Amino acid sequence: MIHNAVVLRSRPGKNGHPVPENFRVEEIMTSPELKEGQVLVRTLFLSVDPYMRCCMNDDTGADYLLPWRLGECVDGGGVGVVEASKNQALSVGTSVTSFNWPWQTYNVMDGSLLQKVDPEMVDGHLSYVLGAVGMPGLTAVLGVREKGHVTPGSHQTMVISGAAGACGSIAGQIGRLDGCERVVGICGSDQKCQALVTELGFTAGINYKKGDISSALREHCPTGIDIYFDNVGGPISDAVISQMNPSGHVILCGQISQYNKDVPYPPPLSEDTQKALCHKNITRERFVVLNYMEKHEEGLVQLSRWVKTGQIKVLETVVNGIENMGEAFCSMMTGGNIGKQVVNISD
Ligand SMILES: NC(=O)C1=CN([C@@H]2O[C@H](COP(=O)(O)OP(=O)(O)OC[C@H]3O[C@@H](n4cnc5c(N)ncnc54)[C@H](OP(=O)(O)O)[C@@H]3O)[C@@H](O)[C@H]2O)C=CC1
Ligand SMILES: CCCCCC(=O)/C=C/[C@H]1[C@H](O)CC(=O)[C@@H]1CCCCCCC(=O)O
Repeated sequence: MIHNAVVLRSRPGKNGHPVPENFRVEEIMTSPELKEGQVLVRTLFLSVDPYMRCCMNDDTGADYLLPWRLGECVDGGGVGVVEASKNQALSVGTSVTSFNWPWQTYNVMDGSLLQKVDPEMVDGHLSYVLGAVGMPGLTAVLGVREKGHVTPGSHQTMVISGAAGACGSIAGQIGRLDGCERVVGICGSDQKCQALVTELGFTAGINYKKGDISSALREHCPTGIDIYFDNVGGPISDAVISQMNPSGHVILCGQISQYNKDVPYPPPLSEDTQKALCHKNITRERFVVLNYMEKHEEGLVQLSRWVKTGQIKVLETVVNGIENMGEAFCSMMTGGNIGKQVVNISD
């Protein structure tokens, strides 16, 4: 059968910004003949995520990430449905997911590399498997709970950068559910700030592209900052850390503002920020969701419950068509998304 695949055409280059032209869609031919254990899956949704920027480099800068190879089909989080099966555990019609889903409209895959999805868990929204009830949701809940030290009743203020994105939008809601008194999000537009407050229940939103972040933080965090869920790094994080209270906690989740720079992960901190962390005895521990595999199942059950009961609201930005994967990825890297960015490949 003939179907479509997205391959990496070129790398952004040293300190380069990704462009949709770094990707190319090709027609490929796959034999519909399945070997024992294999399944034919039709792709429903594909995920675009910030770590993929690192996979576009020759050297990803992180030991757990392999570089994508030029001219080859790229992969990431995906969800789809089994259309033909020679695997006893996966019957036709089963919904399945994987972290390593090739960017193709159809895939012949070894069934043992796929995880079954219960559509009930995601209230029928299979795209949530890539977002709120998937890796980004787990990053939020485990990041907050493993590294945040939220103590109900102690009047804590949590700040989240990248707050309107996949991880940030969920992390802020969990901060509120777990008992923070104030939850303040930093993001890149007034529309996003408004969504944080009116739809997601944040205390306030700060648009870092407008005005002075430091004075906005002073206004919205009058008792200082106790917990910082850091998705972006760079000058935004310098400004937040400078207003943190002694013995506070930085959850080092990601540093997207530095991903187009040729530096290892995590990127180096400014001298002032290093001093602030040290003098105020602030912890800043690296958090990687893949290091907590044993807590994923329980985390997904919790996220599913929150989503189904409406305690957590899910925001998504959906683009249609495999030919728009590169566009969707570049848009997400420059703030075009609100909530999780996914691409709908087929219905
Ligand atoms: N540690 C872990 O295990 C994991 C870490 N992560 C990390 O979490 C972070 C968020 O990921 P995810 O939720 O998937 O992505 P998002 O949905 O948040 O999308 C990325 C967002 O980053 C913001 N952004 C882009 N460039 C900049 C910049 N220069 N300065 C400030 N903000 C910027 C944009 O929003 P805006 O409009 O606000 O600029 C954009 O929407 C990333 O750093 C990612 O690497 C993700 C998953 C797992
Ligand atoms: C190098 C910068 C990475 C910054 C942090 C980040 O975004 C991490 C994301 C990973 C998260 O821990 C869970 C994931 O799914 C993300 C990457 C997973 C990649 C697995 C790919 C394994 C492989 O190399 O085949």
